[in-house]
Amino acid sequence: MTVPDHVARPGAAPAVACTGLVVRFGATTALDGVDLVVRPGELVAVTGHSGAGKSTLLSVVAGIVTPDAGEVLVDGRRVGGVVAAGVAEAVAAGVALIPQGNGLAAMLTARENVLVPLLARGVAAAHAPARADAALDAVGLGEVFSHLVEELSGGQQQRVAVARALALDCRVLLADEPTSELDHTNREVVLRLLRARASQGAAVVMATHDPEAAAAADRVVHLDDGVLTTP
Ligand SMILES: Nc1ncnc2c1ncn2[C@@H]1O[C@H](COP(=O)(O)OP(=O)(O)OP(=O)(O)O)[C@@H](O)[C@H]1O
Repeated sequence: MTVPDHVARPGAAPAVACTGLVVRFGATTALDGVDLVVRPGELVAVTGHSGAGKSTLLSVVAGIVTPDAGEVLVDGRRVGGVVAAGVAEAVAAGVALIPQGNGLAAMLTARENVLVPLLARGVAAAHAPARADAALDAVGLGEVFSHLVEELSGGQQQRVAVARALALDCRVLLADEPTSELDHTNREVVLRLLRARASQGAAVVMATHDPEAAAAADRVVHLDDGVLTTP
């Protein structure tokens, strides 16, 4: 799909610029010289077989994994260059992550899970609850915001994780398999919300095995054993 100029702004400075990323886990090379540029307004899908390196790529951009070589710039700021500082750098640069397996606190309510990162990022306590509720409403979970996460279905939990990231004012949204637990209707809801966030000017990078999700992207890039190709 061609990205409309007014959305992707081809001349705009990259929101994410990965250059020569190499990540090794022991004998495994998870990323092998990955170059990727994502501009504000783009929704990019990263496909590839299980173990191809998709989550590793998102984790490097999120500052969770420090690359063995190469660098990530978010809005021109280096992320993950210093061990253990990466996550703080990514957060400061406006990166939000929907992690694979959702990463929610099971003993907190859906609403508390969305609230905590808002408060941690400095949103005023007077405004944060309304923002959390609006995000949960957007993913169709307004009725269960006071339920503990452990009481929710897998698909509901995944939508809480989506709401948690969408509630943040992010410039870069990383979504790791954000539709893997969802039925058709909820998949469409989540894909529409990711698209809307891109239309508002964020760069959205989504790792996915889901052909429907990949088809909704402006651009698909493919990872094959840590090497990025464009299909
Ligand atoms: N923390 C880790 N320690 C050791 N090996 C790891 C670690 N994280 C990932 N790997 C390895 O790196 C490779 C890439 O894994 P990654 O999770 O990035 O793949 P993926 O494409 O996201 O897979 P999936 O689609 O199954 O989620 C795999 O061989 C995996 O076993």
